[in-house]
This record gives sequence, C-alpha cells and structure tokens, in this order.
Amino acid sequence: MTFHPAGILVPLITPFTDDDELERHAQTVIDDGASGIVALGTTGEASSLNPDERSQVVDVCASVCRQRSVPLIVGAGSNNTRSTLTELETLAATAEVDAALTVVPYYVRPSEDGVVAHFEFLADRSPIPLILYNVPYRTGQALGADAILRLVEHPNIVGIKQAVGAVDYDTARLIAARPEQFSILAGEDALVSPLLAMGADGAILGTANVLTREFAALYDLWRAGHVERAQDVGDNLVEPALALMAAPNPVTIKSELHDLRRIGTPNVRLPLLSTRHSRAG
Ligand SMILES: O=C(O)C1=N[C@H](C(=O)O)C[C@H](O)C1
Repeated sequence: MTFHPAGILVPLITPFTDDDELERHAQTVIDDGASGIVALGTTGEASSLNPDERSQVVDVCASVCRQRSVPLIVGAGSNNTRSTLTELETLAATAEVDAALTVVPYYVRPSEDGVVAHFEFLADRSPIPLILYNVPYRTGQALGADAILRLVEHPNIVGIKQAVGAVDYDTARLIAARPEQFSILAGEDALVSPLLAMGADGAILGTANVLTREFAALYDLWRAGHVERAQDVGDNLVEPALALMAAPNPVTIKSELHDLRRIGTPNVRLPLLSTRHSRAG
C-alpha cells in the first residue's frame, strides 16, 4: 500500500553526546504521541553531520521505528540532482525508511520548471517515495501551486511539507485541488492549527521535539472535529511555537530540551551559535 504520511511527525534534534540520547529522545516523542519520526531534517542539523554520523542517526531511528511500528522519514535532498538520486538509492538499503523528505533545490534558483524537472527525474528513479519540502525562505526558490500540482499525481511523490511562511493562496489552492492520496504536511510551527483546519493531513514540526503532547492533542482534536477545543489548543500553541523558533532552528529547541534534562548538552554546530551556552562539535 502507498505510504500516506499523517499526524505529528517529529524531526528529531541530533544530541551531540556520546550516549544513547537520540534513541531515548525518539522513544519519548513516540510515547508522547508522535505518529512517526523524521531523521536528518533541518532540526537535526543534517548539513553539519558527516556521512558516518548521518548513517548512525538513520540506524538509531530505523531501530526505534521498527520496534515501535511507526513510520520513518529521512531528509535526503540537495541542489545536485544526480547526487540526490545516489543518496536516495543508498537510503533504500534501510528497510524501515518509508519516504525521503526532499528539499526544493536551493541556491541555484533554477526556475519552477527546473524544480519540477528535478523532482520528476528523482521520482521516476527513486527506490523510495518522496515527500517534497517547499521552504522558499531557506532555498531561495519559489514553488507555487501550479508547479506543485504538476507533481501530485506522480505515484512516487506521496506528499509535501509546505513551509512558506504564511497561509497563502498557493497553499489554499493546493489543499483544494490535490488528490486525496497526496498528503499535505504543515511545516510552519505557528501555522499548524489553521492548516489542519483547512484539511492538512499532519505536520512536520521541530517544536514538537518539546511540545509533542500538545501538538498531538491538537491534531487529534481537529481530526475528531472538536472545532472549539482545537481552536483553543491551537491558539495557545502560537506563542510557544514562535518562541521556540525565534533563534535559528534548533538552537532554542535544544536549549529547552537541555533545561528539561532530556539532553546532556544544548550545543549546536557551527555555523549555528548556541545562545546561552558554549558550542561544541
Ligand atoms: O527539521 C525540520 O524538518 C524542520 N525544519 C524547519 C526549519 O528549521 O526550517 C522547521 C520545522 O519545524 C521542521
């Protein structure tokens, strides 16, 4: 059956310690209601990990997901189409990986037609399904509804993480016109509640590393149609979500998890700077 990502999917931070913190953290977020986990997202500082560390992260997450029977999504994407395909082929060796979160090619600014061609090339060949990751403030490349709607029927593209900084016309058009099997995942932490109200299938949220129960409750309330309670819970999550994202992600999230004694160090790697603590590598 085709993978349909849904619910609150947590892009795990990468603790920079020597013990089993990643595994413990993954178990905790699942205990707290995460419907699955995302390894090697932005929140996981994937771009600052070396290849050995990246494969260690995938192995730990795969083992937890196998044990807990929850889906595993892994970040795999770049502005190099061919090397992205190689990455996807490598990931396929890990049986637990349900899909790759594949970012719009950044920095190059190839045009929307170029982005569509990039994803078609990958989707035609990838041994694992793709979730598109549309995050123009990071990539420098817009991808509007017309371009995305050219990709939604591809059998190997199962959804999109939409993180465009607003509840905008493109997102409304996309939600209205997408086929049912194509999953829309909110990627802006403070905008999750409106997106769920509009019919999004779930969310990939860095802040859910800390606020897992709260976002899982929000998702359940919208799903169950408890509109007023969902609105209340959503309203109460806006400021905490903004606060956790105020510094470059995942600086504040790690700091908060450290304060909660869930990780041994809040350190992030350069070029990120820890706000309250010394950094480490
Ligand atoms: O790691 C992720 O996936 C996320 N990254 C976003 C970002 O830092 O831009 C934030 C989102 O909550 C999840």
